[in-house]
Amino acid sequence: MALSVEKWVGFGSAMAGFGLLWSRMPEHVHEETRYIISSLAPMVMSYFNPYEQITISEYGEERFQRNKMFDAVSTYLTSTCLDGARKLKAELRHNSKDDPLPRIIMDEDQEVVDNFDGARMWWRLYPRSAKNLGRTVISYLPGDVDDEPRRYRLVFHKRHRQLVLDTYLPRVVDQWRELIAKNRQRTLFTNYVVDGKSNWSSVPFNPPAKFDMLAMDHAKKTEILNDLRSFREGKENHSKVGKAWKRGYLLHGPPGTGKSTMIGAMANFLDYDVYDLDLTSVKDNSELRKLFLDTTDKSIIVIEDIDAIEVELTTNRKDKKAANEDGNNGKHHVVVELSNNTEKSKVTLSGLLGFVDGLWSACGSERIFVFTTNHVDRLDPALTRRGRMDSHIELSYCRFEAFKMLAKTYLDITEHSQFDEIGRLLEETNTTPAEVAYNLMPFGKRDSEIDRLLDEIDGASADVANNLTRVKKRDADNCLAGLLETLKKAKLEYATPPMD
Ligand SMILES: Nc1ncnc2c1ncn2[C@@H]1O[C@H](COP(=O)(O)OP(=O)(O)OP(=O)(O)O)[C@@H](O)[C@H]1O
Repeated sequence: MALSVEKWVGFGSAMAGFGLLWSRMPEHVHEETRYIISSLAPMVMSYFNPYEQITISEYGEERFQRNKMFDAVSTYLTSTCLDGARKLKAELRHNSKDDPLPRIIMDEDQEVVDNFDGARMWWRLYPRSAKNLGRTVISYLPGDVDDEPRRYRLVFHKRHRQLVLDTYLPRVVDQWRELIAKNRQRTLFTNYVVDGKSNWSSVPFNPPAKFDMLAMDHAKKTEILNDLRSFREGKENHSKVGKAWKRGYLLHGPPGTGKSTMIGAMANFLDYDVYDLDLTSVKDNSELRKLFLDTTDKSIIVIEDIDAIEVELTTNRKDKKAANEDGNNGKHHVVVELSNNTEKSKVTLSGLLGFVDGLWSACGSERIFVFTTNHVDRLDPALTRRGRMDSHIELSYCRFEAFKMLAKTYLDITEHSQFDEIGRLLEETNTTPAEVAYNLMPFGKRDSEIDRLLDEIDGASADVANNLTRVKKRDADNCLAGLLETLKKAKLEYATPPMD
């Protein structure tokens, strides 16, 4: 008797359903009879059915964490078995400029066959079960079956069981790893709310910032780079001392001193993805947990302007007493007001800290947490204490050394007759690197003129090269003259006492 895979799966389900019905027989049927019949059905089914199956769900049993095996299978099937598929889906990636071809993937309810080492593997992608369809669903799984996530089902002959477990599935994972290493595109994730639930959305991320462009104290920069390098290579050191492989940085300093730029430089240096977490869109601690668990390894999780989030410390100074009375032992709770102000979120500071250095921080590895603030003094000490944030990095106003770095980056010069005066004024005013950089920015006219000259220079005429030097010098003179004006104005404002 030769039955197709689908028929066997159908037969199996029928037998299992039969077993379930028997197991739900009324009380008056003899207990022993019910037990025998309900346990017999699966045995009969497995005796006759030569096929076995493995289900790979998009989320783990607890629905907390994305199942990476699901991603591995998606990638593997897309790269290996699409030829036999009739229902496909096309997606154009966000970075379609770099990758102009649509990505073709398998559609839901499509079956494909993979031949591996003489064994046939049947794969099918089942859609997420729709909610509230008004139908009765009988399931052997605990939990809300209406909410069953998407899943792949692999069916194979039972004589290939060892091949599937020992060789085939590991190969699916290896191939997935190779492909993501090859096509790696750094990604920036941000959280958003749909139907009241938070999710991550992503865009390709190619921050232009590099550490050598960052205008800041040289020794401090070297220290940060060494710190990041030893973190990246520190897997064994962390496990030796029983520490989760993660690190927390607090970047603080006035607006425009390069905090966001530094995050971009960190992502470039480490080749990590960035998760930009907007706490005001997170409903409560359990949503925060889901978002954290959906982040991948080798990533930087950023909470920007943590002081500016509308937080209300329910156990701040005045409420601490009340909290102690209700048995909280003074634990801090940050309550984040949602933007519509009608609903109070229950994201607590202790919930947040649980991911930074509590139990949950051990889930996943190679993660960096970065908090940024313009007002370090306003932060709750629970957040800033040493050990919690491994490193506090202050980004500050632009002084002469930082200015020279910016002049090199923007104007390609290392000296100029105006440097001394600019240096003096920078010491006397609090000018941000952002303001200095703005004054050194090339303008459209200058760009096109230099581009034209650069094109012509291929002809290697000495005149063109001289012209290029002349135009660059003229632009440097103009930019530095503009910067001097700005600094002189700033000095006047700085020196003028505020009016009563
Ligand atoms: N230290 C720096 N080195 C080089 N460029 C800088 C530096 N600081 C600022 N800039 C320039 O200024 C722009 C704005 O800086 P950035 O957004 O990084 O500042 P920030 O400290 O994050 O500001 P905010 O607190 O307002 O978010 C950057 O795009 C960059 O061009």
